[in-house]
Amino acid sequence: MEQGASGSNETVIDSEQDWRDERTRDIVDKIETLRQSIDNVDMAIVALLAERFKYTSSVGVLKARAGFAPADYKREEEQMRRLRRLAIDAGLDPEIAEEYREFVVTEAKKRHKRIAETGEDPGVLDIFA
Ligand SMILES: C=C(O[C@@H]1C=C(C(=O)O)C=C[C@H]1O)C(=O)O
Repeated sequence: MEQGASGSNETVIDSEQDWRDERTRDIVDKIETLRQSIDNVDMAIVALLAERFKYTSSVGVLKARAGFAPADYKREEEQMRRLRRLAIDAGLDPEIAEEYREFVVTEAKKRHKRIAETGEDPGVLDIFA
């Protein structure tokens, strides 16, 4: 964990506190504005993840119907190359895009397996099951 200037591992920053000087208060205000943007981005990401898992679950239902295996490594390879390129173009570390891809694809395949075993679409509310 990062160490703050005071040597502590954590600084809780909220508006309740009485920040000691004007410069610190100004910094805290800026952090709070940035945190609102971070919260907005998180909200969009969660909505988009829910949408992605709906699509992958639908693929899982169709794969189960056709007797196809959960994984398609050729598709995964293409996605990896595409996402790394998109990340670079967007100024994002491609390793982050790769970790994201690994996480969602692994979860999607777990759902495909469950759909094939139980014959049920687990739905988006079941992502962590
Ligand atoms: C959703 C699919 O199944 C799996 C999950 C993938 C994904 O989450 O994007 C991609 C490839 C497959 O390993 C698919 O084949 O399209």
